Amino acid sequence: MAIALRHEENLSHEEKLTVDSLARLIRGEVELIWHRGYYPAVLCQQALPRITTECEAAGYTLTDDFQSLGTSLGEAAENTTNAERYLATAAETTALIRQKIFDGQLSPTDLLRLDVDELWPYGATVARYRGQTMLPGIIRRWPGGAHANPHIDQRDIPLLESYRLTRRIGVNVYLQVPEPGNGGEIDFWGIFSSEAEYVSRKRADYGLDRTALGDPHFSVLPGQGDLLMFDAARVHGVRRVERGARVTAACFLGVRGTSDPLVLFA
Ligand SMILES: O=C(O)CCC(=O)C(=O)O
Ligand SMILES: [Fe+2]
Repeated sequence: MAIALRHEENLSHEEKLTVDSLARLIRGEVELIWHRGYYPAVLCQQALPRITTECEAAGYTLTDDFQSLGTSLGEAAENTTNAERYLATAAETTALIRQKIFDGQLSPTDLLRLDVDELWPYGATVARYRGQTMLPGIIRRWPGGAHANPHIDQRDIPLLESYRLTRRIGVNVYLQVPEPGNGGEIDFWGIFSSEAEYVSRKRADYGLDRTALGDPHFSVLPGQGDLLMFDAARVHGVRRVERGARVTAACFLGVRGTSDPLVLFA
């Protein structure tokens, strides 16, 4: 069955992460922040071989569609075993990313966390669940042939319940992207105003059927080092990588009230 979501011709976007653009994204006044060259290309290049090695060794259980370094909150939301693994492995994933992958250089999600803590008037901190630190950042890799189904990232899940989030902002820093014309774009469709309706449309594995959504409303092929931030209630998916590979460092910003600290998690 076709899924009708309100179609906007162009998503409004800001080109730099600043006090103002962050506040506008948080308030829902702008759709995207697309900040080119946020993370230095030379640091992306240094990390890539180590990411490939670690991703090939890691087991990701939610899907074979792409690889992931660390158990994500999306995976944790599937069942209680995953949720326990998520909390139990967060610290070791962070140490792996910080020490082994970025080798003492500031990782993209650590840099982002410092920036948003300083830019948002009420600060930003890693999310906690019953006193346990959640994962502040994750690395994902799409080898040739990989994609991600269109989906939203839900706020209404047990691990986030105590925060009563009003918005969940997706954050990605692109460490590697395919050459133009070889896929790997992030495609956007409309916003789901009800998570319950989204859940009723979900596939058995994860996300939605691309064919039920029709053509994307908007699509972005980021460059190496680019930062992209968007409301994760907007349906988004990764177009199949035809050639080359795609690597991201990702996290989310959880928004509560307009004068509360942000929480970060992945
Ligand atoms: O890798 C991307 O471009 C988007 C990944 C994603 O689904 C997200 O950040 O929520
Ligand atoms: Fe997502």
